[in-house]
Amino acid sequence: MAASSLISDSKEWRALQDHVGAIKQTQLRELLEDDARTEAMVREAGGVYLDFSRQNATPDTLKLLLELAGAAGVGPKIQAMFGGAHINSTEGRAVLHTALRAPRGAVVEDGGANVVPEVWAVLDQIKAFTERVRGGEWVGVTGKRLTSVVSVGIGGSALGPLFVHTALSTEPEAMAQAAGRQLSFLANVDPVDAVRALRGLDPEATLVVIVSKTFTTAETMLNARTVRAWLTERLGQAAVAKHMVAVSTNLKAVEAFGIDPANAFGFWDWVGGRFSVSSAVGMVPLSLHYSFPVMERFLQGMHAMDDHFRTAPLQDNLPALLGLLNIDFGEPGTNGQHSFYQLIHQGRTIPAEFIAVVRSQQDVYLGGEKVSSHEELMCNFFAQPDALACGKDSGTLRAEGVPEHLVPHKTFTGNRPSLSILLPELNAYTLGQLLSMYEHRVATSGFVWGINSFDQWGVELGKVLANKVRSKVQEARSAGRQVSKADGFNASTVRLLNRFLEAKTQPPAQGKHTFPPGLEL
Ligand SMILES: O=P(O)(O)OC[C@H]1O[C@H](O)[C@H](O)[C@@H](O)[C@@H]1O
Repeated sequence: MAASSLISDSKEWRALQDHVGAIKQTQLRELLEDDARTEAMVREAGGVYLDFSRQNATPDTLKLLLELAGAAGVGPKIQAMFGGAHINSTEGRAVLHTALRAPRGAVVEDGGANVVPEVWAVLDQIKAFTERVRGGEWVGVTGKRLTSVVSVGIGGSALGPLFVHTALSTEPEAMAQAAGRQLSFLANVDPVDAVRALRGLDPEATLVVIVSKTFTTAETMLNARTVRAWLTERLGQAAVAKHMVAVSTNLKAVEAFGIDPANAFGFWDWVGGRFSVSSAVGMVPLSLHYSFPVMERFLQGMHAMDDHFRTAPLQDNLPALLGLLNIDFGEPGTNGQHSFYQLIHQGRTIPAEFIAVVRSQQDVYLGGEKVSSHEELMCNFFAQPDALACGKDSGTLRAEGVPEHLVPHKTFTGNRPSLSILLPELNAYTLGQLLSMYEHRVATSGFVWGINSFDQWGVELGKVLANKVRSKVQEARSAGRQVSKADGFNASTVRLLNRFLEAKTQPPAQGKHTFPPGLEL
């Protein structure tokens, strides 16, 4: 296929479209009776078990999808990504987040230079710094140990680390390493979030990590100034040197903010914000909390999945298969079952994904119960995909002895696709595998559709528009006037802005700030 043409114009795409009619004739309930088909739709790599037999697909579909991947050049695009080609074409950059977890001796080149030694220089710096803080060698200005960490950052500079934090917070070894420590994240610019992140913390024992690839993101910089004021008004200006460190690619801006560049951890423009969890973005706050060795295992898990993505043939390649098969939709535990599952059972077809572990981080087995609490959760992991796939009519349910009040009035037709992923357990290593698998899955979908998964012009436009709103709000308020269409807003925004400005009868006094209850001096 020519590079410039759309994948939807290819004969492989049309072949898939022609195949849709045949798939519409199938019922998952019947497809699941075919053992050979199920066997053909299960894969395993590095202990990660992927079952996509509940997809509206047959081995023929898989063959057609793989032909589509071939036509879209997925294989060569994977190699180009790992090889440091500038596949982020709109920004003229390489896409090398995989180099962030490459082993020390590996060679990954960007523009002819091996980036791995730089990666490890920063990792060594992170290890040394986090060990000093955790060991009580690096203390706050009043001599107290820094046992609380607040990570200030947004988007890719918060979500990945927060996800890892949530997943590891109950894992026995990580938990033991985090004993006596606290980690919180401040992302949103809503002042309520600053209160939530700082409330109850002792500034003398708090270390703040400002995480921003660009060090210009408006929300993060305002939150950084807020937290700096919270620290310095209690501990004096000297607190910045001991209580604030930064993670950024823009070390000049870090210095201009007042943080010593010696206390900054760098990364590179070949790491997209949304792919930055394995850079200092995640490694600094999470190593402070869980220790560097735990987080190193996270990197090793990611690397194992990277290697699989790079080397496995597409028909056995977990992230590539996920990228060819559909979309993410989810919620932890059985929470979804008690909220939006009704929608996926009865509404428009939404492909769902179920991810579970064989061994729970924290199982509970109450005496007299039939199964342990984790097994109870797992019963749902096994049952819901079949309920979605196979459905059941009310007659059969009655015949099976289901109490009348639980028998639905309607027949559930089923035929709702899902896929199931089973991991041996959730620890730093397997979490790394899982995250890397999803990173590469997104890349694969982008490779097929011809979408650059590594730039973000829509988001950038939103940031530009927010800057305009900020300056017009300030201008209108200081001139005591309303905003108007002459300010460059449409009628809806003019009305919304004026309503907001009129309701805020007391603009904040210039040059003065107040901390809300709970954070006041
Ligand atoms: O890390 P920063 O430069 O502060 O950017 C924070 C976030 O900004 C945008 O929303 C991007 O879409 C994200 O990818 C990025 O992570």
